[in-house]
Amino acid sequence: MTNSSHDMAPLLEIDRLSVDYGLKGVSSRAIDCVSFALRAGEAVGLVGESGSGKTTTAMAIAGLLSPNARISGGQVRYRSNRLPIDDDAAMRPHRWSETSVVFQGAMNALNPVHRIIKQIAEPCILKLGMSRGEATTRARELLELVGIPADRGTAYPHELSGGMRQRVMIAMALACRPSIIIGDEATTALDVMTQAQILKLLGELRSRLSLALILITHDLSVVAECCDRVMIMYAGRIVEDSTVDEIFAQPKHPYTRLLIESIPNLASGKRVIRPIPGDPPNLMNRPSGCAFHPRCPSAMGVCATEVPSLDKVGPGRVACHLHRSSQEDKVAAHA
Ligand SMILES: Nc1ncnc2c1ncn2[C@@H]1O[C@H](COP(=O)(O)OP(=O)(O)OP(=O)(O)O)[C@@H](O)[C@H]1O
Repeated sequence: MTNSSHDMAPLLEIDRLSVDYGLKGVSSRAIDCVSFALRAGEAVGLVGESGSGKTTTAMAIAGLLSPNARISGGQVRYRSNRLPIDDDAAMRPHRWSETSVVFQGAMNALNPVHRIIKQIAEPCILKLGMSRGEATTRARELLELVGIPADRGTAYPHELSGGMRQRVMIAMALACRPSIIIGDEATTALDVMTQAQILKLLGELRSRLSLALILITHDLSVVAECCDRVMIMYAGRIVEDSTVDEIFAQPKHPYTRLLIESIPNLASGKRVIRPIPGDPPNLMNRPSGCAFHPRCPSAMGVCATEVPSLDKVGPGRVACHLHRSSQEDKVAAHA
C-alpha cells in the first residue's frame, strides 16, 4: 500500500454497530458495539469461530441483512456519508455499487439455466443502466479480468470447475465497480490449490483496481496469505485488532493465541486442526463479563464480572483484562 492511501480518510467506518435477530418472538444480539475503519485499498481479515458474528457484520455493511435482523445501535459511514443500512429501499442504490460480496458455494448462487455471460451482464443492465450490448461487452471484459477467456461466457455454471465458478462470482461482484469486496468464506469449499489461485486473483484485483478487501474466514492462514490487518471476533465482539505480522508474532488475546495454535502445521507434519477446548457461547445466554472467560486458560476473577473494553479504533487493540493496564497506560500517555 502507498503512503498516500494511509493518509486518506477511511473509506468505510463502522461505528459501534449492534445487530439483533428476532426468532420465534425472541431477540438475540448477534453483534455488539462493533467498531472499525477500513482504508481504500486495505485488506482486512475478519476471523472467528462459527457464530461469532462475521457474516452479520459483513451483511450489515453491504445492506444485505435478513428480514428478521434489526440494527439496534450504531452506524456505518461510506466516504464519510451515513449509509441507510436499516432502510431496505433507501439502501438499494448503495447495494453492490460500493460494497460487494462474494459468497462461498457459487453453485447455489448462480442460476443453473442461464449462461454465465448473461448472469454477469445482468447487474450491469439493472444497476448501471447499460444496454444489453454494452452489458455483454462489459461482461466479456470482466471475465478476462478474472482469468476466464471471454468466449467461455457461453458456458452454463455446471460446465465450469469450482474455481472457475468462484471466478464468475468475483466477476459479478465487480460488475458495478465497487471499492470494497467482501469475501465471505469465498475459498472455503475449494481444494487447497484452487483456494491459493483465488486468493492470488483477489490480491491482483486489489492492486489493479485499488479495491479494499474484507476477507471473512475461520482460517487464519488465509489471512496470513493476503491481508494487512486482522480482526478477531468472539461472541459478536471484536476482541483483537492488529496487523497480520503483529498478530502472528505477538498475539495478545488468549483466544487469538489458541486460534493460532489450532492452525495445522504442515511443516511439522501436524495436519489436524486442534479445536479450542470448550463450546462457543450461546448468544441467548451470553456469559457474563468477558464472553470468553469460561474457556480462557488465563481467566481471572474480574473476567467473569466486567466486560473488557476495546476503546480506540485502529490496529493494536485488544479487549482483555490481562492487557488492561498497558492499554490504559497508553491512553494516559496520549492524553
Ligand atoms: N437470520 C438469522 N436469524 C437468527 N439468527 C441468526 C441469523 N443469522 C445469524 N444468526 C445468529 O447470529 C449469530 C452470528 O451469526 P453469523 O452468521 O454472523 O456468524 P459467523 O461468525 O459468520 O458464523 P459462520 O462462520 O458460521 O457463518 C449466530 O448465533 C447465528 O446463529
